[in-house]
Amino acid sequence: TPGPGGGMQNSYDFIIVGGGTAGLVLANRLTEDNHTSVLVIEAGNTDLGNLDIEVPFFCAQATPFTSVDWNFTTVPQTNLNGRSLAYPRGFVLGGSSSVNFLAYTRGSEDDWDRFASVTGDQGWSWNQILPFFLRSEKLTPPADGHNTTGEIIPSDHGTSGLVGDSLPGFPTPLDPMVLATTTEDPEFPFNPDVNSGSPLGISWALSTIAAGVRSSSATSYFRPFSTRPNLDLLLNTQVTRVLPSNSGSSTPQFQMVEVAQSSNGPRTQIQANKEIILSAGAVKTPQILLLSGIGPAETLNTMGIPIVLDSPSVGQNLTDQPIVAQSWSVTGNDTFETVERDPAIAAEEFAEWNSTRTGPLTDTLLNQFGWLRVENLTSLFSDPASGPNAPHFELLFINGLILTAVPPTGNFLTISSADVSPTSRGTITLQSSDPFDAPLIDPNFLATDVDFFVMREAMRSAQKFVSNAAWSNYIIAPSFNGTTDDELDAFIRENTIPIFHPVGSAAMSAQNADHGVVDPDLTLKGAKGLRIVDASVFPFIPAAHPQAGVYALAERASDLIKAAWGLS
Ligand SMILES: Cc1cc2nc3c(=O)[nH]c(=O)nc-3n(C[C@H](O)[C@H](O)[C@H](O)COP(=O)(O)OP(=O)(O)OC[C@H]3O[C@@H](n4cnc5c(N)ncnc54)[C@H](O)[C@@H]3O)c2cc1C
Repeated sequence: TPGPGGGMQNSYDFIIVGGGTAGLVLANRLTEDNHTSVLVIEAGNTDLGNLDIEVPFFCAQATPFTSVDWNFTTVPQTNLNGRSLAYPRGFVLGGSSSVNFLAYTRGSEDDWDRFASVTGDQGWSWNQILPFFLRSEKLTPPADGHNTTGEIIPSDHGTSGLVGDSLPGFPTPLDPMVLATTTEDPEFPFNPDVNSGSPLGISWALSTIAAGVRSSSATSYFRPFSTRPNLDLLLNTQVTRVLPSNSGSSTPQFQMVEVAQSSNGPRTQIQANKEIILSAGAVKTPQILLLSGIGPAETLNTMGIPIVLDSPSVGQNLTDQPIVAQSWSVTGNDTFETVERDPAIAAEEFAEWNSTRTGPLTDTLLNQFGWLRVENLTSLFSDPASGPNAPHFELLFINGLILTAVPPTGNFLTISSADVSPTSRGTITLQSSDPFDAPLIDPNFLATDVDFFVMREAMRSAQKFVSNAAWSNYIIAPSFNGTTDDELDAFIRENTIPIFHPVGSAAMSAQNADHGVVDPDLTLKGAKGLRIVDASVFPFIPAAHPQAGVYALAERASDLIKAAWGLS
């Protein structure tokens, strides 16, 4: 689908591989300079006309195993009873921002200051990245227009950026109980805004929703600007590898991308006159690098892929957050189950969303969450978090059962517990040299004692949360009542799943570091002409849901690229 500028060109100034979260930020910013031509190549189809993408409450239906999912699964997880887990990634314009659960969190100032210290680039520090968060964000009123005083600190937010976000736009019965707990129990203090750089505490959840509809990189950064004559988009097309123009040279200069639409289909090459930018995400970016001969020599040799650049860190350092849900039966009947059992109520809710963009479907699955530290952890382990202002775990308060079949009777509360500063590291490797085969994805969850310790304590924290007086008339019984280490460990091994936040598989490091894939300016180490801009470059996982950080990363990257090429 070439833009109005005419047919596809044979060459562009910049070729962006992946029209996802980061890719479409770059597409927008680089084409602000009308002398610069950009091609975005996206493997998936358009995001238009898909209600599971548009309607915030339907987010859990968009994936896994749908037409807008890459439909990956992990390798069997050694520490989770050998289970293989669904590992959704957006296969659609907007990438994972089109299919994620919409939570907007920036992480702790300590996360970003750690990025700065490990890369030696103060540009990644909290103080210097904050303007990029603000530049990408447009804080909007919630769908019901309620007064949000006390639920957020508006001055901590951007109001003239592109990605819309808002506080919940429909109340749930949990709201007063969650808030009452913050006044009853000092372990769970209220935090007026988790996006201030200091996320610890319980707070209202901000989501990438504007006027009751999902705001993604496709709806915000791309669609309103898609008629720019210097921006072309190629959908339903995969980049199979990138190629240097000077093969055999010790410093490869990448200039060509090879594309195809099927494993046996014809290969076509398109030239980038200035840069190729990989924005294919933390799973596919390392796969493309490996297929291009950029990676650990040993892996490439095994696969029979000629080595273009020996880069041992490619596909290493994969980091994701494990999450486990506990549920309780409750006295109230205003929970997800009631709607799921009654198609008439579901139809009414949809009609309301469809006509006025109001009602329960304008929200995601949670109105509040908590970001907490395990008090005695540092007496037993060195701190896995980035600093004292960063959480070890997250609690998510959900008004019903999720990701599980609804039983015929009963109403439920779910509290999910996630280890948000994990120390386990996994890998992305190849299972074959066919770009249309999935890579081997091994998040290697819960491979360290401290990660198990945090998960156990995070489950205990959820149990403690609902033991407060605020819940005494609401909770009937827990679905799981284990409390000992052994009982909790068994439950964790059997029930933990990914939160779908992979990062780090093509990490940035300091300019002269002996590890890492890209320099702090996101250019590929040891090469020319190739930059990586997506979640794979984060050296550590922010103790957060990462999309806000990916938007900020891509905003800063666009400034770095514009400066490098003198663009306006
Ligand atoms: C189910 C789910 C729920 C999540 N919930 C949240 C949440 O609530 N809050 C939050 O902050 N984060 C959440 N995340 C994570 C967040 O969405 C991602 O971290 C972020 O969007 C990643 O951005 P990215 O640019 O790195 O990759 P992506 O947005 O995934 O973009 C990569 C793009 O590249 C394309 N691509 C890949 N390979 C090729 C190829 N070879 N050729 C052409 N195109 C290619 C893909 O199709 C995709 O469009 C969730 C993710 C998922 C999957």
